[in-house]
Amino acid sequence: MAQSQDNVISLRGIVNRFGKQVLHDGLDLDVRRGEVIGVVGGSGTGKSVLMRTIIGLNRQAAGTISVLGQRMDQISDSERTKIEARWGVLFQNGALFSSLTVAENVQAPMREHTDLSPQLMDELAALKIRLSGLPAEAGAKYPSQLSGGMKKRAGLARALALDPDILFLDEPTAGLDPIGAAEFDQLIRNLQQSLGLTVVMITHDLDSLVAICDRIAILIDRRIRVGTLEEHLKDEHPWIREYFHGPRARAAGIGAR
Ligand SMILES: Nc1ncnc2c1ncn2[C@@H]1O[C@H](COP(=O)(O)OP(=O)(O)OP(=O)(O)O)[C@@H](O)[C@H]1O
Repeated sequence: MAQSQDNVISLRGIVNRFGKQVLHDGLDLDVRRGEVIGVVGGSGTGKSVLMRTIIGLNRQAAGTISVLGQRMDQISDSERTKIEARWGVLFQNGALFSSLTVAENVQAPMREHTDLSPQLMDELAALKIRLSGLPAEAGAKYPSQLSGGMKKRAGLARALALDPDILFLDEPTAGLDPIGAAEFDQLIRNLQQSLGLTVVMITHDLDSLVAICDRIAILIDRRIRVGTLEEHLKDEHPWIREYFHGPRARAAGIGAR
């Protein structure tokens, strides 16, 4: 398969297995520059493992990964560090450092990847905190003092710390009430458009898929099927039919499209 310049991520022939359990068996995926791509699939199909594989926290058994035009297995450690600075990750539980304030959490990637002055880091952290929809005073708080929704926003602020090109989100709206989830979706969409981000978002949330995803990648039968919602609606695979035509889909207004 050809790899276009406009693909910020290209996976070819990815195999992931744990013991006898084969999660991905020759999976291909291209993520286009500037799109929001939703990753869905049944429980245990390896959505999180796939994200961890792309960002190098899990080593695939076979296959290749290219990010921003670089083959991740063919670059030096210092080139890898540079690429890592161009993506931000919001993990499912926020993964904030509990002993650091929100501002210090946001500054953690800056300390790791830059030599900015403390004053500049303070100003940048305040900016990212505001961008993520948190009040300025949240910067001085510790994660334990924040609500679930605020923790997600703090995690988002940290993911944006280095002005990334790519944002990885693992179930960003899980645990939020419907209004909080819709607000978070809108925030992601606004940031994606204003900052020109490419977003890879694992989600179970059909509302999010409809609201903000340009394309949807479905993990199924150990591979991936990518398309628009309209294209998936025509897919006859039983899991996909059930997913997009079931009661939850109707509640999200999908049947009406
Ligand atoms: N490091 C590991 N060692 C062994 N097994 C693992 C490891 N990481 C993940 N798994 C297994 O791989 C499977 C897929 O895990 P993963 O968390 O990616 O699923 P998921 O699609 O994100 O599921 P969910 O929607 O339930 O969050 C699970 O059965 C999990 O137990």
